[in-house]
Amino acid sequence: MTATPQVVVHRDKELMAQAAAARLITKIVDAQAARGTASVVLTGGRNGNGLLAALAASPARDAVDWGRLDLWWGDERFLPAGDPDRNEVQAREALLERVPVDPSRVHPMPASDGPWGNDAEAAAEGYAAELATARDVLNHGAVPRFDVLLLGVGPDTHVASLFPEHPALHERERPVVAVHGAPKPPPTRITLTLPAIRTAREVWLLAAGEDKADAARIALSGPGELQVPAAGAYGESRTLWLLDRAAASALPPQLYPPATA
Ligand SMILES: O=C1O[C@H](COP(=O)(O)O)[C@@H](O)[C@H](O)[C@H]1O
Repeated sequence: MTATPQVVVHRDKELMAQAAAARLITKIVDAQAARGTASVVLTGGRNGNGLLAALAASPARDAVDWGRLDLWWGDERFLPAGDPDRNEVQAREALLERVPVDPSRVHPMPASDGPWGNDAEAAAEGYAAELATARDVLNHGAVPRFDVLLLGVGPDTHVASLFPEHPALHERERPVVAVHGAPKPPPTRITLTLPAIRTAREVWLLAAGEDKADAARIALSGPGELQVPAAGAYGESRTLWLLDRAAASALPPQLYPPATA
């Protein structure tokens, strides 16, 4: 496991989204070549959706075997099915309606009018059970072996629906929990926990814009994960911060690599 992040800075958020999409295509193609399938965890938010839209617009998207890709979500806003604020709905609009994914391999988190009704705890348990059906038996894991887990970083350093000082950050056993009283609407959410996130081979954190500059600086300065959730998000073999110049503008020089564009 590595907590040492790599930082890549792109000129602006559009180029960041395109470069991240190209990187993700390569990663999926490589995983499918090596293991037959690939497993990716999607994020909501502006940067996550920007990446998916860039992927949809890329001619290289046809290099992916969309029928051999498992898609999961890192968090969801606990709202009725079809609500435009659901991360799932936004991901479908940005990408999933435009590529031939296998619907049985697309695993959205439950909606508040789904099989568990408005009970977010039961919905979180239901999603954990769904993850368990595809779990990594060899590693005795509770979740599948994710190739890439995407996370948008909020201005307050939240990732997925793990907000600073919230009880979900104390979870050490369950891979999925309900969140109540989130400071960003809607207040009720479902999220993967940090231990589940950290089982991914690679974790990619996305941040663009000046309003993310302090979050990136603080998260990369080695703080505690209870105060700064993004600092606790890292992958088994790689942790990658993908930034635009505005989001990287407050980083100390030793963390700011030469611009890649
Ligand atoms: O509400 C959420 O916000 C974060 C970050 O969103 P952004 O628009 O500031 O990039 C996102 O990663 C998360 O999935 C989502 O539920």
